[in-house]
Amino acid sequence: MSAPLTLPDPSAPATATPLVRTVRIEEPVDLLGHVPAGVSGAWLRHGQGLVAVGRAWSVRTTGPDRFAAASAAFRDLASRARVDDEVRVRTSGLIALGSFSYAGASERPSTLLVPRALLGVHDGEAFLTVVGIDEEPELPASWRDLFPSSPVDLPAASPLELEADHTPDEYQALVQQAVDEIRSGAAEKVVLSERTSVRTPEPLSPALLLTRLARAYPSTWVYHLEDVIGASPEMLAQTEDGRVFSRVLAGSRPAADDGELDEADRRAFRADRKERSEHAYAVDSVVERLEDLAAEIEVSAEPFVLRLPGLEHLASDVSARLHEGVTSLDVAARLHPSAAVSGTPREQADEIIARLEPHDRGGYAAPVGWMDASGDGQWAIALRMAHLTGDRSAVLQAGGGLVAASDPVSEHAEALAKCRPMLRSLRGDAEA
Ligand SMILES: C=C(O[C@H]1C=CC=C(C(=O)O)[C@@H]1O)C(=O)O
Repeated sequence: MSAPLTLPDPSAPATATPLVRTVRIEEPVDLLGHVPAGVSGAWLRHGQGLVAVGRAWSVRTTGPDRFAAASAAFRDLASRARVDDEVRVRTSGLIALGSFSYAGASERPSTLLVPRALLGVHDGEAFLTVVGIDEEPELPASWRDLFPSSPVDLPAASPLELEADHTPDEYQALVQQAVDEIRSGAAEKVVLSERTSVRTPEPLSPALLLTRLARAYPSTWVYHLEDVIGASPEMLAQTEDGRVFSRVLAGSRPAADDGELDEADRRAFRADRKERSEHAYAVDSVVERLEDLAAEIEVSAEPFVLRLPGLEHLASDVSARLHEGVTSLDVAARLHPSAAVSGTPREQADEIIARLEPHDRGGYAAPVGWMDASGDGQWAIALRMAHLTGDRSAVLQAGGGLVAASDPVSEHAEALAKCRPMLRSLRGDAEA
């Protein structure tokens, strides 16, 4: 295995002292109306969260110890921080946004980044955080100077050009191969995914994509940092006041975009043996690994159905009391990759994935989120996402869990359905 590599931002020496100032914004702020064109990161849910501009400090890490190396660098920075925070809510003060890579062998570095400025809304309270490294951060005359209005949404332009890595037949053959390996005992569950390259007629605007995603999928965790952007329904590790929460999703079926659900249908979904086994592997993987870091683990008695536009998932909530000193990133590192995105057993599943998927997963299916100076934070799994690869190009990635009873045709349809949120936001229309 390669040694972990830590690449601090050259502009931030190891002795860098962050000077952080958070001030209250007295007027109500519509956060989604202030995602500026130059947004450097974001974390949004139910109209709240954080929008970032600029970069005060960052660390990039690679290798199997990428989480620990990034965590140590941020802890070191935070130990020198001088914070003047008049708001003192969960997301005020010194905050790092982060995006990790799926595999230790990935060429794509993982990043923790402290923005120059953050516009935040938490429980209806709005605030502005500014950060200087070794110098007092400058407060703008108005928060709007740093966070002008979001770009104006334009009507849908000409259609996107799409190209999947495989034809439908090829992808279904890969699914069949994974299912055959599962049936022969190589693994119990494997999560396979497909990439779709997209070319857009207009230059891509992360700000526009974020506001569209956050408006259309308000219950998901909408994220952006570096090259990743998306709307994840799955929370890997959220910590607060010594407790950890994780929402495990596995088992899916297509659903209507709106309208009432048929209760009988929903009961059948919850009772489906194949979906339940796929779900159970994911829950077990989280509970087993959480045992190293937490006590008093509680799991939803029965999976519930989480409804998203166009798709439903079986979901279980897991919560526990964290052992002293364990951070949100420690939990994310321990749980990643859960069997919702890799499989069971993990090593065998990851070996099959590396063999059947032609490309490095990059940031797909890896932790994305934020952390404060105490280590509390939220790390979602980067699903329903795209890698922004150029001015007019992005690569979408989505997949699904396979067990012995999986059917290649429906698995292919499921992977396509999971691309819809990104496709819709790229198109800027309701059709996908
Ligand atoms: C792997 C993905 O979804 C995971 C999360 C929810 C449901 C899943 C499933 O039913 O297969 C997957 O485990 C993806 O969105 O690319």
